[in-house]
Amino acid sequence: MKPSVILYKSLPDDLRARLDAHFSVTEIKDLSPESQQQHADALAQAEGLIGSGGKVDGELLAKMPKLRACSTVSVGYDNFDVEALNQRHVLLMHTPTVLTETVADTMMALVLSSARRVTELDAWVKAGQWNKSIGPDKFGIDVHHKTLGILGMGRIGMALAQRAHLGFGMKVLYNARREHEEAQSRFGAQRCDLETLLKESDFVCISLPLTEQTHHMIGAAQLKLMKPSAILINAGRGPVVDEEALIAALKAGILHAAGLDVFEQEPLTASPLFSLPNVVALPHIGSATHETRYGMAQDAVENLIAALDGKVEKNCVNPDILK
Ligand SMILES: NC(=O)C1=CN([C@@H]2O[C@H](COP(=O)(O)OP(=O)(O)OC[C@H]3O[C@@H](n4cnc5c(N)ncnc54)[C@H](OP(=O)(O)O)[C@@H]3O)[C@@H](O)[C@H]2O)C=CC1
Ligand SMILES: O=CC(=O)O
Repeated sequence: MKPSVILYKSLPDDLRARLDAHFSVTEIKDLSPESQQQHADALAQAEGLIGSGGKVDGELLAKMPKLRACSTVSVGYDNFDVEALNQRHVLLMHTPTVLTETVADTMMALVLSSARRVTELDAWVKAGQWNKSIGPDKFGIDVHHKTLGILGMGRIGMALAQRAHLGFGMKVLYNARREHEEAQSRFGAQRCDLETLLKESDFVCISLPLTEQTHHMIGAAQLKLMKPSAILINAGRGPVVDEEALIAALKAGILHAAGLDVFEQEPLTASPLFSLPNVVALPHIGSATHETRYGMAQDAVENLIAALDGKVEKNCVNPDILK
């Protein structure tokens, strides 16, 4: 008999067929309490869980006594209680690598659009306000040859450093828990403490995961250290930045602009950020291209098959539980 799995995200037809070939699949809308109640029997039988978004915590695990593996269609896994999974010996699989370059492209797009006021001026032109040559009040600031600071020199940080240094001739600073030799040798990236990075960067770019240590790592005190001409880019996770402090800093001119792909609350339908012209706001599209989202879904399906077949070789968050 095929193992039962719960799918809580729709998949392209060919990937769904691959999942069906290996498993008996119950597709549910999401992991909300209503869905959990409605599909209690399927949850109780499931050995695998695949999808994205929604909390996977001890409460859900208690409803899934047969669960052996979770596969998230994302690289970030802050919505999973890894400790609770470890206690139950449930594998957690994710999708690093496949999305790295696309997310770095998104971050560079945020750097360029916030520095050159692309979205603000696009709206201005489309509102029919371009009736004479523009003056300095519409000028932006240069990106090339400036200093770009990266918080989190992991896979995405490295891909951003490559674009910034080799593409735009930028000086790269970074802050991470350990030294990244390759970033230094390939992109001349200099490791520094958070304070130095904030004081010296023209662009502060966040590609950090959300953890207890990174929660509100950037608050009012850190924003004050930034140059008034500096721009903050966040494509890591919203709660890494204290959003209320960011709004206050932008309103007070403590920093020049912000480019945000992630927010403390998502989806976000109303925010003081929306009325600030110097904010570029995106709906968490870091990896959202057709090619990359397909690749992520494909990796997630293969990850679940490998995990439930006992053939895990990569993409596992908690491989130690196999020892
Ligand atoms: N906006 C979007 O759509 C997307 C957002 N993301 C976000 O980007 C994050 C990063 O992805 P990825 O680059 O693949 O992950 P990696 O694990 O490769 O990189 C994470 C980096 O963060 C650093 N880091 C972690 N904790 C700390 C800390 N307390 N202080 C300083 N540095 C720290 C790590 O440091 P060290 O090297 O020292 O270990 C590492 O360099 C994801 O976790 C996710 O939240 C990812 C994809 C899409
Ligand atoms: O935010 C997206 C991810 O893959 O993590």
